[in-house]
Amino acid sequence: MSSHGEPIPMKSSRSGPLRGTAEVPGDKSISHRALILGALAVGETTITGLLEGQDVLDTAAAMRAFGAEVEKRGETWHVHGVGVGGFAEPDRVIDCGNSGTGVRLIMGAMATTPIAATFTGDASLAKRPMARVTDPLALFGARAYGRSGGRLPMTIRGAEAPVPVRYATPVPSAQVKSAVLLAGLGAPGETVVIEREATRDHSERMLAGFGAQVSTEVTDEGRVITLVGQPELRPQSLAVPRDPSSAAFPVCAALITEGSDVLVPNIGLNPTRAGLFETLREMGADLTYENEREEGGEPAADLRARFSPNMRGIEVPAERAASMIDEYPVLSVVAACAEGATHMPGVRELRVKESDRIDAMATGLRACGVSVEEGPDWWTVQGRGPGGVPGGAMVQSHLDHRIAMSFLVLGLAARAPVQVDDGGPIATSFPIFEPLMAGLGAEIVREA
Ligand SMILES: O=C(O)C1=C[C@@H](OP(=O)(O)O)[C@@H](O)[C@H](O)C1
Ligand SMILES: C=C(OP(=O)(O)O)C(=O)O
Repeated sequence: MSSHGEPIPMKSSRSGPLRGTAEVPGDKSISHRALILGALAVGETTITGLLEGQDVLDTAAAMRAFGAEVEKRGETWHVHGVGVGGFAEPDRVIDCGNSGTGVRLIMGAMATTPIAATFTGDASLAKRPMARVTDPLALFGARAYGRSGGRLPMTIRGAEAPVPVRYATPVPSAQVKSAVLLAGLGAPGETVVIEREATRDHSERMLAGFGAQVSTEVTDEGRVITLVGQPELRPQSLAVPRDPSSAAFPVCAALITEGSDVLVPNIGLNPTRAGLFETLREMGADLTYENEREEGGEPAADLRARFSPNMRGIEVPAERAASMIDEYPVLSVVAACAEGATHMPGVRELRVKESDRIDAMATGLRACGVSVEEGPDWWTVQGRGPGGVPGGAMVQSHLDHRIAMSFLVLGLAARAPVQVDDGGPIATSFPIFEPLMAGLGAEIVREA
């Protein structure tokens, strides 16, 4: 089942050259944060380029349920915020659909206000671990009542008298870091989060933009992020950059499809997000950065990807994992089309995403004739060389947009078509995936 409806079976077939320009939508991580911080500011924040994927629309609905006004007029989203501590108690269950980012950040944002809220999500989200967020939120004085194993549905009762927290994240997770920082907004004094490995830093950057005092120090313990609580957040005018995690799909499709030459303009290259592109270049991809510049304080460039018949497998450094965590599924597709083995260590977190992404990709790749070995926190894909993947299988997407899109990309270069049981979840992060890929000449169709 797709997250919001009947399953949508899809199929992709070997394509002629992909050519043209791929204008991918706004960044999902930044879009969630823009809505949540807009709702916590005093006055009206405007947002352009917001991703209108279901994950983000669910966060917009949640912000309304907490009392913010959120509406789209023309091409601009307007968020009338209620201020830190101003959230109202929702009179209905908050349904975050398929979105780990949505539910975890919103739990953090309400955890230091004395209100209760009940959260739920789809069958995928209901399997994902929430204790990683509710454990640190308990230190602020919030209480969580959920299903066994810390799963949704779950009610959070926000702290009556929040205290600030010092917390070292036990897993590399920007969602956990962000939940603690958002909760810290409502506590008096300094809240400190320590992360051993750098994860995406959009929350820190955006909090500073909204006028919070937030600083990051790199120490022997890792990155120490300090936030001063109870600020008055100033509304902002935000332009959301395009999503490098969505750009990954047309880029990788072009690299493996004979004769391709695709331009993906204006992609954010924040170093905490750009690990995939570095990895592809190390594999020998013909991937260039054109027109490099700064956009809204972030490095950005136009990406140009051409068919790359000489790619070779590599060992992807474990310390790079956080900067490309959502891109391993599509990297494994490129690895299948390269020569030699690609080894991907240090990726235990892939097992707790929308699906167990190592298992989902390994199973589907094997069905398509590719050898994959795996352990608890690593996997290795044996490349079949350009044009060498047999394909010809029906694979399951497990309610996971990135699994669905990755296998549809594989089908463009495989010898026989690849079918995906349900492409519905693609709408959570990349609602224009099908027309965008069709515009490049890709053979991706819905099946009756
Ligand atoms: O903070 C964010 O916006 C995200 C953090 C990552 O999750 P984790 O925090 O679980 O690593 C990533 O996988 C997700 O797509 C978006
Ligand atoms: C892991 C992802 O999202 P989330 O955790 O927000 O569901 C993703 O988009 O790949």
